[in-house]
Amino acid sequence: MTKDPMTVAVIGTGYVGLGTAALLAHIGHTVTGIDISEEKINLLRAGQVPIHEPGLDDLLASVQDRLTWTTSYDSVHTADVIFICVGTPPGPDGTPDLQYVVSAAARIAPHLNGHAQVIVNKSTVPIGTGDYVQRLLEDHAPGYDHERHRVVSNPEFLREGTALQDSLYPDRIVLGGHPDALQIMARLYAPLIEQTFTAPAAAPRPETYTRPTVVNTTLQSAEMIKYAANAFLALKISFANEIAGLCERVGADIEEVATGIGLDGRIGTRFLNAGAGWGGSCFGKDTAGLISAGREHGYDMPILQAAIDINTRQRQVIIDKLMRQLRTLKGKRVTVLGMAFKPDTDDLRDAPAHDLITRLHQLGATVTAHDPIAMPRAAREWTHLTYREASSVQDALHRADAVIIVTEWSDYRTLDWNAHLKGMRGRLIIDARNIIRTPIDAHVEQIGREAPVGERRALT
Ligand SMILES: NC(=O)c1ccc[n+]([C@@H]2O[C@H](COP(=O)([O-])OP(=O)(O)OC[C@H]3O[C@@H](n4cnc5c(N)ncnc54)[C@H](O)[C@@H]3O)[C@@H](O)[C@H]2O)c1
Ligand SMILES: O=c1ccn([C@@H]2O[C@H](COP(=O)(O)OP(=O)(O)O[C@H]3O[C@H](CO)[C@@H](O)[C@H](O)[C@H]3O)[C@@H](O)[C@H]2O)c(=O)[nH]1
Repeated sequence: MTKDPMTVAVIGTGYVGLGTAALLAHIGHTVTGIDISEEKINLLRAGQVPIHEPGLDDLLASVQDRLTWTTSYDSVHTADVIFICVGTPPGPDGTPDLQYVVSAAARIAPHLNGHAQVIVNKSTVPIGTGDYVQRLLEDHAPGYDHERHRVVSNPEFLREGTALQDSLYPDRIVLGGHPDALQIMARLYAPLIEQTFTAPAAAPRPETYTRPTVVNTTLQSAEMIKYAANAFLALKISFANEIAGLCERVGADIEEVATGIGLDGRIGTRFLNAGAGWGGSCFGKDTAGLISAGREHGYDMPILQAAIDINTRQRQVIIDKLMRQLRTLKGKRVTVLGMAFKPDTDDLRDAPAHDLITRLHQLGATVTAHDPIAMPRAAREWTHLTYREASSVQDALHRADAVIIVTEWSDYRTLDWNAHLKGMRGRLIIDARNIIRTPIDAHVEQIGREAPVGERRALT
């Protein structure tokens, strides 16, 4: 718990804003969460969390005395620190759309007053946006004083599905801006930096964890660190997928190869899982954002473009495997297991399943899909797709000719395949996340490796 409680406003209550509000309230600050969506604010006021993020509901409930939810910006007036956590979706050419950041800045401006207030950009924004927000505040705030109202970049590195662990026990905290403002941020984050808070039941402190490294830098470098980190991670996955394709052709196993290279400390074993390719709201958006920033400066970024191209091809790799076995998809019943872009989230943004359902339908297949959590959301957001939502895994597999495992939910890892296979019409499984570990009575195709086989069975 902090010895120096501050008043904080968090603007935007999506994945990042909610995580930030929960973290700051947990370490002892008083937080107001602000959103333009009345629906979200009403849910939060009623004690409900609008997104699926493991442990977040418990953490928010445990700090409700220090949390207020509102659609009004009035509380910005008394806030010491104001976090901007609004969306920055990609425009048609990949350039991030800053309209939500601009409107948040315009609405913050009238509430700035004589006391020192730090405005923190936590949204992922193009390099130079911190300066832009500073200028917007300067132009729109009657009470603006450049000595007292400083913009800081504090990029967020949480992953959906493990947001609490990532926020409470980060590898690093990146802070860019004027040294005076960074001092205020150091006070705000003191319990996090020193790890003096009590670990919540929803997110225990990992045994080996000590404390984060604080990186104090300029606005521009902090903004660039966020993009470069995501681009590098996306690149790492695309690299694994590219090597996986060659593994299949030469008889090597991508998992053994990934372990073998990753044990070199310079490479690291994490984020080398070959599969259906990356999705989600960040990697596609941020690689495209970086390329568009390069374009603005007449600077090509061929490695990043290749990472995107490999990721696009990876979706087709799955379709190709299916086509090789079934020859045609016309009239075939294909089941997609997993719709969220990764397990433990309901987020459907840029989900591989979206592209696969689209393509399967185009090729004439009748598509059934299942997801343990994301189906209700898909029913609202994927109305442009043609597929049937299954009521259970059993229902999803019933009379299917083939199954594609797209998201590695634990429900699918622990599935009793031999029991479920009985209801299928065919016996083809494209395990695009390499989760099947024991031989089953079906023809299984994995990515970059031979699937475990018992007795080979002819496809019917
Ligand atoms: N989702 C992630 O895992 C993640 C991780 C790191 C960084 N980021 C970055 O953080 C930012 C937010 O991402 P997200 O996934 O939380 O977005 P989100 O779409 O889940 O949430 C954004 C919220 O901002 C609200 N909003 C928009 N304009 C507003 C305004 N003027 N005032 C108040 N509220 C407003 C929206 O209603 C929405 O609730 C993006 O820049 C993203 O790239 C996301
Ligand atoms: O070895 C791997 C690891 C991940 N993925 C895929 O990559 C995507 C992204 O996964 P992950 O990075 O775990 O989730 P995100 O919530 O998108 O988090 C990324 O994007 C966030 C938003 O910027 C950052 O904050 C995080 O640090 C960064 O990991 C998902 O489709 C995964 O299935 C793989 O295919 N192979």
